[in-house]
Amino acid sequence: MCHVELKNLSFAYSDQFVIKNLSMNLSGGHAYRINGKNGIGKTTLLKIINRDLPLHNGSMDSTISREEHIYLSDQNILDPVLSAYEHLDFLKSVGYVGAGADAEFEKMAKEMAVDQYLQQTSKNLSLGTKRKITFLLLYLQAPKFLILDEFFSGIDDSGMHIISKYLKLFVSSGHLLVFVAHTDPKGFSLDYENIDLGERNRI
Ligand SMILES: Nc1ncnc2c1ncn2[C@@H]1O[C@H](COP(=O)(O)OP(=O)(O)OP(=O)(O)O)[C@@H](O)[C@H]1O
Repeated sequence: MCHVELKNLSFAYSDQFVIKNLSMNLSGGHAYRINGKNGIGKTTLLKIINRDLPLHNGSMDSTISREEHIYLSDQNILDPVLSAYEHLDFLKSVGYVGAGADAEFEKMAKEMAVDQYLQQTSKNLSLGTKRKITFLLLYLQAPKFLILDEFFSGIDDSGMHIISKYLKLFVSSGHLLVFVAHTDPKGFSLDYENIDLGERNRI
């Protein structure tokens, strides 16, 4: 089972500490929601866990390799001039998804009611449609660790219902999900553990 352990973690931007002496254990087969007020350090923590920012003190032990992580924020990562199918073709060409992923992709797209948009360039798609297609493209890459930072805003209730179905499957397969969401995503039916950063991270 995968596992990430943070021990006495500290991180500062210049000389301003954002995270100090933070310890936590994250285990595969579980979903964790990181909570706390604006500016407390949620995104910073997720970037450290994703190894995009260094630790300034403390340690992080993980059984999950960086290639098995997927980090999604509220920033669009789709190429504006490519369609969903062209993104899928690219992922197949570099071996990030299997050659036979089309059927699963189309099945999931239909469930999320975005199947009619798969041939359109992404710059013409709505925010929620882009988020759903992004989720499909990343889910098909079979990550072991999903880190979602405010990714759910803009997705409608029925889309969230389907996404939570896939996230449940993901977690029940022993994988690890960590997310930040300011508002309770409607239609989200996944069990998760709350981690209050304000309580644990007393700077
Ligand atoms: N690149 C940066 N350089 C300097 N300071 C930064 C940088 N990024 C974030 N900060 C500061 O670090 C603190 C924590 O920011 P962070 O984005 O992690 O908070 P957050 O809890 O995710 O906030 P929010 O809920 O508003 O998204 C804030 O005071 C922020 O201004």
